[in-house]
Amino acid sequence: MRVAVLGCGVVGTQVVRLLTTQADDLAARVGAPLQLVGVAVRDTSVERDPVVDPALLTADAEGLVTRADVVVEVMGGIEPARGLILRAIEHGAAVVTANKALLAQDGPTLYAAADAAGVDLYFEAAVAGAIPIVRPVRESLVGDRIRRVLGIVNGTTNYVLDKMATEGLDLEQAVKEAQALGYAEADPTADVEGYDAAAKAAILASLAFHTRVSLDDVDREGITALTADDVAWAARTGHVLKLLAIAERGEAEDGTPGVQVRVHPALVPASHPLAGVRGAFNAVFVEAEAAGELMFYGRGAGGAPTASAVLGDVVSVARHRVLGGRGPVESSYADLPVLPAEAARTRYQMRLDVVDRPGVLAQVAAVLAEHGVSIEAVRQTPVGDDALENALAAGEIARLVITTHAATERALRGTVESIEGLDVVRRVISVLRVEGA
Ligand SMILES: NC(=O)C1=CN([C@@H]2O[C@H](COP(=O)(O)OP(=O)(O)OC[C@H]3O[C@@H](n4cnc5c(N)ncnc54)[C@H](OP(=O)(O)O)[C@@H]3O)[C@@H](O)[C@H]2O)C=CC1
Ligand SMILES: N[C@@H](CC=O)C(=O)O
Repeated sequence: MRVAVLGCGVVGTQVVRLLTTQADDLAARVGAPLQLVGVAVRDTSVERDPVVDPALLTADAEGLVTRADVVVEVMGGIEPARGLILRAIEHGAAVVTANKALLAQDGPTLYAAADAAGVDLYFEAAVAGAIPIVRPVRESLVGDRIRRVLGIVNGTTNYVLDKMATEGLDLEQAVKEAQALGYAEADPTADVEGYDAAAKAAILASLAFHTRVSLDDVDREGITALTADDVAWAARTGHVLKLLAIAERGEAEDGTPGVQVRVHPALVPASHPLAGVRGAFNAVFVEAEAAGELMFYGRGAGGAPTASAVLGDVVSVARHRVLGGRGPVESSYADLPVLPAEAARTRYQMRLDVVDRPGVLAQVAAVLAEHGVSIEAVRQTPVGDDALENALAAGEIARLVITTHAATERALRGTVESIEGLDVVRRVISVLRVEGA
């Protein structure tokens, strides 16, 4: 069985390592030897890890994909990856890819091409690194009805938020560390602005709800607007800040069923299992009607963990070639509408400074009520350590922390706008969603 690897970076190098060092075991599991026939890179003159035989390196990826039975795409980006995958499929090769950006942008074209050619297209490594989550959603739970998928699916941002919370690092320092450890994308903006998590959310939502969800359908917010103060306040109120990806069934205003998919930072109660997901680890909760709640946890980024997921797929598709048969074919048969961001329902925590005098809280509460947002709890917090300390201490300003019951994003946005317009409100410091309570 001829295997070609496209890309020899963080992931590709580890794929080559496993193919080389585990060759005998892999042959036994597949029922045929896996022969690495080439490794495509941009620059063949760059010195590589010694595990990579220099004789296998080639800059001719187009030629390489026509000489393989299984093509592993770990180069990333949209083009030429997309063209190479389609070319490999045309030549009858099975494809394994870790490329979530491409799948979130143009997955259905690739699925359709693989289906038409009768070959496998597998992509376990595209979501949450080493964690088996694509296969469970695509195969194990396909007899059930998934209601919600919620998780931490970006290792870089989880690493960064963890370092900010526990070691007081600033965002930039923590991103540099994540890059050095091989977690970050080639352009870490994809991680910190939430594009990478949004791509993964789109893939999971498409599989879970049998509906076409692309990157543009995902309501996305990254972690760059979060401040050290937000991180510290999260801890003071018994929460941890996490970048979450959420895909769930919902309803439009007229009751039409649909799916809502979003990525944003959220406060997670410190007692919730997601709060304990540290460093570059990922965790995904799946709620299905019959199965109930399931949680998948593990290393979500890095060369070796991701290569493990890639090799799992390589063995699966290679076995199909040896024994006959094919893996699942993707279809968007349910074709549910993707609901706008405003339809999302969640709880919120709002921090604001108000003039400290009788009746102010009632005024703020009235605004929430006007917008149909119900208050779960209000706290007047102890004096903070910022520039307002004197005013707070002198009793001129009160800092309120308001937690709401679940409300729609639309209602919340309207509420915040109205609250900002009250003359007794000095400033709205932050509005954060609360999930997992
Ligand atoms: N890093 C991680 O933790 C994870 C990554 N992924 C995904 O895996 C894929 C690879 O990521 P990663 O290994 O980190 O990326 P890297 O940037 O480390 O490696 C990319 C590799 O692809 C090669 N390459 C890029 N463009 C071309 C091209 N046009 N022609 C030939 N070769 C090319 C590069 O060649 P050269 O070396 O010559 O520059 C390099 O070897 C991406 O899709 C990423 O999203 C998925 C899960 C986790
Ligand atoms: N950059 C990604 C890598 C894995 O998908 C991450 O940080 O999770």
